[in-house]
Amino acid sequence: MRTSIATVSVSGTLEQKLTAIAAAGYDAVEIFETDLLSCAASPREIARQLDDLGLTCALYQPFRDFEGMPGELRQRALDRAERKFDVMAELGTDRILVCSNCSPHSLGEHDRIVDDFRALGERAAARGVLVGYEALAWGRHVYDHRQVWEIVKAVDHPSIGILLDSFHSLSRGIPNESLAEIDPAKIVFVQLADAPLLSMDLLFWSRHFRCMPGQGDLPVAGFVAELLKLGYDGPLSLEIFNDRFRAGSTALVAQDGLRSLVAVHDQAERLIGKRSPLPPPSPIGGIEFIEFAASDEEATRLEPLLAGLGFAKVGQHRTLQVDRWRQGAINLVVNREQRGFAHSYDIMHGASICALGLTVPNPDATLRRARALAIQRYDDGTPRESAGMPALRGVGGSLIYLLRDTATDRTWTDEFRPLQSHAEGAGLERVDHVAASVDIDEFLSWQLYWTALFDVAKQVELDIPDPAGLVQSRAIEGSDGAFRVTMNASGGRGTLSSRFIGNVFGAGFQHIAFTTPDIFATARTLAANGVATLAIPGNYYDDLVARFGLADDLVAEMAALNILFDRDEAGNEYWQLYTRAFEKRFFFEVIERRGAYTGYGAANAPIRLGAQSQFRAEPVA
Ligand SMILES: O=C(O)c1ccc(O)c(O)c1
Ligand SMILES: [Mg+2]
Repeated sequence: MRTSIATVSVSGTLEQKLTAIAAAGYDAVEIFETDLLSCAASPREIARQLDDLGLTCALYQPFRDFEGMPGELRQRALDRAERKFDVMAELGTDRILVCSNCSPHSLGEHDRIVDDFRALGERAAARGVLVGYEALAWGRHVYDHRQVWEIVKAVDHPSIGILLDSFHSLSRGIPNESLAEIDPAKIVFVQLADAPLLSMDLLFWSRHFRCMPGQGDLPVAGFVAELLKLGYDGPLSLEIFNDRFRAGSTALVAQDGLRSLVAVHDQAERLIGKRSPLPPPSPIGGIEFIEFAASDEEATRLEPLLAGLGFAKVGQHRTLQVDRWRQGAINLVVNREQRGFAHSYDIMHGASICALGLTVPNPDATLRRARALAIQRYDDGTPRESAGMPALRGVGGSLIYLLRDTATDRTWTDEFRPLQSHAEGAGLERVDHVAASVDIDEFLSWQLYWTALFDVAKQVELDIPDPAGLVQSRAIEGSDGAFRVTMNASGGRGTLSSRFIGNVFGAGFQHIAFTTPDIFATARTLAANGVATLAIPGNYYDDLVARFGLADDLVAEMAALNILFDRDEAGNEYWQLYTRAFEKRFFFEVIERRGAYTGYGAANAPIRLGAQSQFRAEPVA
């Protein structure tokens, strides 16, 4: 696959854009006209820069309002094209994008449009230029790639072909199968963009909400699959108009773009049954352990909380200052080493969740996929690596250890000396999910990280009101529910998720939810152990009675134990409670799912955020 990206997709000056695009590893760029016009360098100088960076210019774009112009506007459009061809010669590209006309002056008559393109084709041929005609979804007369294909066939000129852009086709719901009609030799260029499903004017949707393939809801992989089936082997180029990308980190967006291209191409190959050189997205068997970085003093304060939650210290690492706490199938690892990764993490962030241990069928294959996606491996030569537990960089610089799903028992016994310890337990059985808070500018980036590397799917995005602003929340889940993570981000500076990022100097995992088969028994044990739970207002319980018709005495007990409740349409139930946060950092949730409840109690999230905001250092501004 040849990879390309339009300069409009990333932030910065043209020079900064090109540098970041080259560093990310693309083969080519589309030079977007505004970037050229607003740049002090001449087209020749830009061509030299591209050459120095090892990039080619695959396309110059856009050329607007060309076809179907009446009267002398027609001649003027053809003359304008000549000027663009001059620029292209200096830039060193032979391809130009002509997007369908949006001018109210334009005529929609088929024969006129065909004539115009024949005239343009003659001029293009004389200059060695290939013209790609693109249907803008909001074009005045031409707005569908099927119309463009009919026109291109009728024009029948070697210099005039079709340019496909997944956004324009998919935003209008045009079936991917329609691409099968197109002669691949006539495809001048292919642009890819995804977008979240939103109901709005097509132009506004396109100019502000496009995102990388896989970050939105459109069937971009199916689009690419049809093109591969046709035998298209030209570049795949990202053309992403996105407000956040325009303001975000040039390097991050460029890297994400390449990751999305690798992932969508791989997905498309799988869709058509082609052998992909990449290992498939790795299923996650589960969260085998969650690791905390802590200093000795922090660990001294954290341990009573873990014990209060019913965990027992069952193992001590044979060579490191690392303890294993266990309850049910849950393993918590407390790392007090004075060197190495966890220690650095603790210095930077304070006591935190610094790593997850995930079980996968084949860690080596997962590593190979990660490498292809430019997901960084972490290797500091500690015994963990040598114990066959490779690590990848994850959210906020934390680590993901990869464990072979059949070898977890041996890993524990090999690495940890068992401790005689007894704890009654609080009935906690497994990790239900972990929740991360990330910067709003990296919200899409982390979603792509999970979905590109692992066999997991995004759930619908939710807006959750915090007293200090809306929080966007998206769950990412394996198909069997064995792995669930939620990503949370907020533009409001005072929301819980933003405060977390400020308090701990960066994104990270903010809470862990455990399951119990009996939340009342667990809640009573926690209370007896002196674990402080998050107090829920009485108004909430009055409303519960009204909403769900729960019995008064049941609700009274729930109120005494700070238990929250939700029930879905099918009658499945979700019972939950929260601990107070450990030193304003992370907190724990206890969940009982009854029946096939698949959500996370979204209706209760604002209640929880409201309750937690009482403990903020400063009032809501
Ligand atoms: O929004 C636009 O005007 C625009 C311009 C060029 C493109 O290739 C495109 O897809 C959209
Ligand atoms: Mg386009």
